[in-house]
Amino acid sequence: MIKLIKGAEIYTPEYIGKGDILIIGDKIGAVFENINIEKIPFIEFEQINGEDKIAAPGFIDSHVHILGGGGEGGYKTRTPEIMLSDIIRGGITTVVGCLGTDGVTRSMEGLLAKARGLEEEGITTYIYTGSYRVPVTTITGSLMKDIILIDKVIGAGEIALSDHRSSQPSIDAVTQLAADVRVGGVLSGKAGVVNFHLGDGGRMLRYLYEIVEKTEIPFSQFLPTHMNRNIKLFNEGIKYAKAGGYIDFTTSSDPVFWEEGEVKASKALRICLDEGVDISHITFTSDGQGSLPMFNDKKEFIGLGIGKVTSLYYEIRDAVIEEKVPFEKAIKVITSNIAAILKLKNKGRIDKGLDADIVLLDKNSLEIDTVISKGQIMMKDKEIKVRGTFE
Ligand SMILES: CC(C)C[C@H](NC(=O)C[C@H](N)C(=O)O)C(=O)O
Ligand SMILES: [Zn+2]
Ligand SMILES: [Zn+2]
Repeated sequence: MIKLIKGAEIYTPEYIGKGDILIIGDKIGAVFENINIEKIPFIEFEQINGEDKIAAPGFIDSHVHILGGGGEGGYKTRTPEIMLSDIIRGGITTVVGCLGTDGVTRSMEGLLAKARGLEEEGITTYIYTGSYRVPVTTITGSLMKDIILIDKVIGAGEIALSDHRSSQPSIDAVTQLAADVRVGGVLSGKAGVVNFHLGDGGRMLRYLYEIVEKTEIPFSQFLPTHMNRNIKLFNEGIKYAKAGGYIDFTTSSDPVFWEEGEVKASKALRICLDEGVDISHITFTSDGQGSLPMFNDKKEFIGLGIGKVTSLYYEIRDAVIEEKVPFEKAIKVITSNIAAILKLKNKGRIDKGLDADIVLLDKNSLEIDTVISKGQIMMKDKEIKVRGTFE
């Protein structure tokens, strides 16, 4: 099927002006200021009006508990698995699924099946092998085999550091894990990134600095998330990013967390830019369907929220509208930056030959209007067009 988006303001994510995007099947066929194909005899195509719209690459959320997560307050606090409609409403066309605290009642096999289900429903999915704990839970019994033999596995995560819920791994165990993920990635042409969960503990990024100092493993092997969860960790993250590391901010939150010192993701981006952090080292993820548990200072569970994938773009919009971050810059943290870090070759940009993952935003309100995933219209004029199997 051929589709032609006419007259949109195109952000590849770099702004290239007003133009047209030709979609052929599941790929972008051409991006040009003026594409006319109606004169081709017998051609059949669907025209999409891009006037007063911004065209951006489909959003990438690389940390979503697609199978559900939680459990930190007992069985009843296990969160539900994600539904396709939430992902589409968030403008998200690529998701990386992960397990969290509970790697026992949530299995890697279940995570892979859910990722395959979402792929069948029309979006692109990948997964991290593992959960909070080291040694990691795998599918094949070997971390390297998971990465080398299972196409959807692109790395390990979310591996907990500096958190009372971690397995309290030794530096050697974490180094071994990073080495296995790196070589698994090298042997399969994948990024082989370790997505680390940073908790509120005082050790913060100490292990990552030590691994880079003592071994041949580079900073680019790690993507530490929740780096905005408290001000101490946030400030450490700025230094870490300036030293060459990548930092990921969680967009799901609750005003209670902001009172307790969490840095709202949109503000975190603005402060990083003011501090001279290279924006290509910054990403956002939603922690969608993950639990947002609250513990008192005696580490007793006192309450729990659920992460929302729709927060991913809300925080970008807040960064642009409230924090005055230029759209062209802000949008990179959920498109080209994360695609480069995770080596998702066909993702994160609007370019000839790449997957036809495109979001159209209302130029004035910056609200999501249309979502196209692999050439299929999932939402149009703010209306969901493709429902999940049971929605
Ligand atoms: C960043 C904070 C607010 C949320 C964060 N969420 C997870 O790590 C996922 C969660 N534990 C799960 O397994 O579903 C946390 O718990 O620290
Ligand atoms: Zn986490
Ligand atoms: Zn998480």
